[in-house]
Amino acid sequence: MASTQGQVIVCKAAVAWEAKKPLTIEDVEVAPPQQGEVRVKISYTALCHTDAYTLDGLDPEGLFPCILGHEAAGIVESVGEGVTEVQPGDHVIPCYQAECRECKFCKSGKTNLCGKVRPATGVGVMLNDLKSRFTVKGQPIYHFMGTSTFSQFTVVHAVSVAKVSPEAPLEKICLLGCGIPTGLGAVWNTAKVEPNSTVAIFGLGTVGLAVAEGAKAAGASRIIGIDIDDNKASLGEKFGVTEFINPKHHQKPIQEVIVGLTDGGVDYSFECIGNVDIMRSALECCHKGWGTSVIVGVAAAGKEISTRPFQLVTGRVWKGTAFGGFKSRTQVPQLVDKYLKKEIKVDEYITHNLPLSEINNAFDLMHHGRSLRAVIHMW
Ligand SMILES: NC(=O)C1=CN([C@@H]2O[C@H](COP(=O)(O)OP(=O)(O)OC[C@H]3O[C@@H](n4cnc5c(N)ncnc54)[C@H](OP(=O)(O)O)[C@@H]3O)[C@@H](O)[C@H]2O)C=CC1
Ligand SMILES: N[C@@H](CCC(=O)N[C@@H](CSC=O)C(=O)NCC(=O)O)C(=O)O
Ligand SMILES: [Zn+2]
Ligand SMILES: [Zn+2]
Repeated sequence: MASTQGQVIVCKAAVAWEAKKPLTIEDVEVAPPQQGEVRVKISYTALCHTDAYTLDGLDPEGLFPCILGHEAAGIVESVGEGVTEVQPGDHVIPCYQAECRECKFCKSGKTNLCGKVRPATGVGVMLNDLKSRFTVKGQPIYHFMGTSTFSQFTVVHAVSVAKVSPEAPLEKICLLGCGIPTGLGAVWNTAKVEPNSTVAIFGLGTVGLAVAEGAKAAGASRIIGIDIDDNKASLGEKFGVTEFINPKHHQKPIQEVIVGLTDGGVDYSFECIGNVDIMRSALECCHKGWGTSVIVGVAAAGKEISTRPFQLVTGRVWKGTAFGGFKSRTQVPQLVDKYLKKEIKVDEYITHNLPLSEINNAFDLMHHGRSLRAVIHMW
């Protein structure tokens, strides 16, 4: 096939022109990668709740028109000047959480957050010239989360791309771009759940189920899943949930129910919904003296959390996690290898496979609670 290196590529992408409106499939011009950038042919992308949250106009950083998508896998088409980390033909997973290994954050040893490209990705552009690489009929279209994987080709920063084993099926490992690592890492890296701990998980979507999987692997003795959909009871069991509670079937606040069932509260809780009232419940269902609650869900613009400070004075700990605390470029390839060795689930989270032309149906499935992950086949 003729090389496209250095040329503008015209391809199909799902464009979000404005909040709360369906995406439309457009012919998008994708400029060549500049210094420190990589152009990736996206093979498969999944939808994460965060894409829906931004499309619904709930993200304070949301900019329109944009190309959403951040949970994907593909193959490097070309690289810009100075890029040595990857080369054309490499199999990669774009990583919305970068890892430059040079900035204050990367060198701190205390966080997986990276400061290198975040100021640019937060405003929908590339760091090199603070411009977008996408246009539709000459009109610039914003990037999203530094990934924009709802396009057949995308341009990402080299620090935001993980090279992975070519043995791994791209249509499965696209899920390792966000939801599964977030849940596993929330348990293993952020909370550091110990064997025999008790765990409560609020929201049994992909992220919550991955928390259950991680908690089971960590040796938790009780894993309580809480969801408003009774169908999540049997589904949760497959991922490690040992007890299921539907708050709709209880009169008392859910934290009181959990405290009553666990001799004073759980050792660890995880909020995997993005609802600030549930974040409070998740904190308050933790055991006095040591219980730790991890906020995973992303709350809408303007929302704030609250509790009585006494909850913290008496030893409960409130934390949050981004991408499960995983260092993306270093650890995503390790997660892919774990999948290949059957040490973590991935296939089990895929409930739907759809062509790009049906991407709006994938959003509908998510909104109606009928899917875990829908994988979009880009070609
Ligand atoms: N911090 C991070 O790095 C990341 C955060 N996220 C965030 O994590 C959250 C979960 O993502 P994802 O798993 O993709 O989302 P899903 O929508 O698949 O899962 C959320 C689950 O919570 C359930 N739910 C909704 N309201 C309640 C409630 N009041 N009580 C109990 N359960 C409830 C939903 O049920 P139903 O479907 O019936 O509504 C659904 O099963 C989102 O906020 C997402 O933005 C995602 C990835 C990374
Ligand atoms: N843009 C929002 C916050 C969105 C957010 O919290 N994103 C998560 C990842 S969600 C993935 O599906 C995250 O890791 N944030 C850290 C980051 O550096 O973006 C807002 O402004 O509130
Ligand atoms: Zn996500
Ligand atoms: Zn960095």
